[in-house]
Amino acid sequence: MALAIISPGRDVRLWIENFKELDPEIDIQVYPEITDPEKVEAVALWNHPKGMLSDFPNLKLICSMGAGVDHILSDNSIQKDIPITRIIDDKLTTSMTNYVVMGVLNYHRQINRYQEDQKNKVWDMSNPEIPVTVGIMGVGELGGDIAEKLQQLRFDVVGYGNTHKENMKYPYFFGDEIHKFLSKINILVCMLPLTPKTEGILNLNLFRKCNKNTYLVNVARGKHLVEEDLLEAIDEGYISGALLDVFQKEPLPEEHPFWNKNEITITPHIASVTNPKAAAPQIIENYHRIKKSQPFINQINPKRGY
Ligand SMILES: NC(=O)c1ccc[n+]([C@@H]2O[C@H](COP(=O)([O-])OP(=O)(O)OC[C@H]3O[C@@H](n4cnc5c(N)ncnc54)[C@H](O)[C@@H]3O)[C@@H](O)[C@H]2O)c1
Ligand SMILES: O=C(O)[C@H](O)COP(=O)(O)O
Repeated sequence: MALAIISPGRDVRLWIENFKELDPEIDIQVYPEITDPEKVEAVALWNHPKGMLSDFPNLKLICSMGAGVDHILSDNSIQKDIPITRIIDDKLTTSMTNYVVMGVLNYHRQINRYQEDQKNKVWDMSNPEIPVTVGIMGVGELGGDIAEKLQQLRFDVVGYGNTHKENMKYPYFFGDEIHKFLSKINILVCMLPLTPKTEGILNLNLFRKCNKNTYLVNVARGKHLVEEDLLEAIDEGYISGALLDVFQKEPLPEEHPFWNKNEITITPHIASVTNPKAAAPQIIENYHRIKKSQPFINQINPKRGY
């Protein structure tokens, strides 16, 4: 029995170290040096080469090394009955919440304006705060925590999801109520999983339903955003600017218009990077559950796509 790590281009030494600390006997095989594919019963994946899982005839478990599973489900060759798990972890959640809170505070307290003023030695005390109501699309593990922490900071929060939810601590809309949701907010945070239903959801049609000057924070996936539509929505005044951590193509190509757009702030997919020490125990626990035939933790529903 072996666990294969397939995460091309990333340094996986910390993952190996933590897996071995938790299970000193474990047989770990690391792509591309996988010597015994028939021994592999579980794989830990981050952006694996599509189609390669058919190399493992005894595969029983697929583990995402991050929160998202879109990188796995987009591989049409995977066997539909093999369980897929993902990472749910406090460190990942806190890191994401801190990033979004930073984006909201920077916008609310206009840090860009004061940086510009400082360059020009301008002392302007007028209108020091932009009033904000933050709308969060996708109030799951990450979006739910962002909402809670923003409320603790006394921000008004509105949630949007795809199912009815009871006892929400903030106004919540779902499904075709998107128009109502957008009408209440002036910061839009996308925290959705990437699925066939959410791909391209941040498009001109949606932006034109927003209040004028809505600020966008996209920390979910690049494919949620139709990038040319964002530029158009900024020109039309529906979107005042954006904080973007994820892009259609990563790394963002040098010639991309976002780099030189003053209204857009770019970070290189670092909003919340999985911490191997924090995430390894749940992968090892699931690996051991194969032998014990126990239900896996943090298993996703491939039909839903998250
Ligand atoms: N930028 C980063 O560094 C980074 C880090 C971690 C996660 N992510 C992204 O964040 C995503 C969300 O993570 P999570 O752990 O909160 O996921 P989650 O599954 O816990 O929550 C997703 C929420 O979105 C809702 N949802 C799904 N489809 C919807 C739809 N069509 N319309 C409205 N709501 C819908 C679900 O009901 C759920 O509440 C991940 O899938 C990943 O893509 C990005
Ligand atoms: O870099 C990572 O590990 C990821 O960004 C973490 O979460 P994700 O898998 O959902 O993006």
